[in-house]
Amino acid sequence: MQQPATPSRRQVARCAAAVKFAKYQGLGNDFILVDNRHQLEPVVTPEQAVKLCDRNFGIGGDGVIFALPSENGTDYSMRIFNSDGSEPEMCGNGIRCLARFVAGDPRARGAGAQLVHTLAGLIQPALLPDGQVCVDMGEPILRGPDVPTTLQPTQGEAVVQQKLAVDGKEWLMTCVSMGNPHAITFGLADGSSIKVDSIDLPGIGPKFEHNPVFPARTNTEFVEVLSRSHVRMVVWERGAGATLACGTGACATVVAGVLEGHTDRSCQVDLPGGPLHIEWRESDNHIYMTGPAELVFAGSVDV
Ligand SMILES: N[C@H](CCC[C@H](N)C(=O)O)C(=O)O
Repeated sequence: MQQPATPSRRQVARCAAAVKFAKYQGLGNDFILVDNRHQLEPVVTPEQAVKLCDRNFGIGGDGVIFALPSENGTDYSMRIFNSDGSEPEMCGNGIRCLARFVAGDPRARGAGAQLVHTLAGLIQPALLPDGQVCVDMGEPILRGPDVPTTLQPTQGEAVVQQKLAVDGKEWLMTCVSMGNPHAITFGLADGSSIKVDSIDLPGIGPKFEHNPVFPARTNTEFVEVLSRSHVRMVVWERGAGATLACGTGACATVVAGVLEGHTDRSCQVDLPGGPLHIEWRESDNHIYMTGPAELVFAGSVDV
């Protein structure tokens, strides 16, 4: 029987490339981080990202995040592939992780502010002495291409409490973009409020995410108000499903909370993975998100 031809070194090289990565998590929203600053093109394709994010057959994660070469005088650029291979504009928990990863030392302290180019615009994370990261997330977008036309604001403000029928119920929605789309609900049209423990995320999340009213799909946040400065939130993420935390979602939640009159501009958002502090600063209209970002392990993987 003829033996199979031995693949040449070039053929083997084309078959698999070893990619160094670091696994980080921000309140349990976990990512595979890759230092890709040597070239513009991500070294992992969206299809490969899906495999790497698989929690049984891969490393496991909610997405793959790349530090890319700087653009327009920034320190670096960021891109992210969700675990379904789609590419969102921004990731709040992810940029906190990337800021510490790029700082070079998972125990990096107080390394000052970085300026990051993202599809959502310029974002400024700053490492704090206590190991947390405070991120200037820029301004919320209250009307934009990813805010549903039927839910577009009427008087220049965010659409507040528009009704949306999903799963036989009429939900009161406010849509806010952080560069990526978010649909936030505090309750139903019948006046009943949300109890996050009663939300069946796998059952209802996809019915919002893939609802035709959302031109770019959507992340959906279900919010329970504990006080004007404290809410609980669970999230069904676009392209990732139920995650333990969503940074952009927490920012959008506070904007919606202020616009609907539920919360103050400085608010703690409790997620299943832990709390984030969010401030929608009146002086500059920017949103500031503060929370942790931790290294889990580093490694190398063939893609
Ligand atoms: N799934 C999101 C991207 C990740 C956002 C989230 N993990 C965060 O921390 O902001 C989207 O498709 O818009």
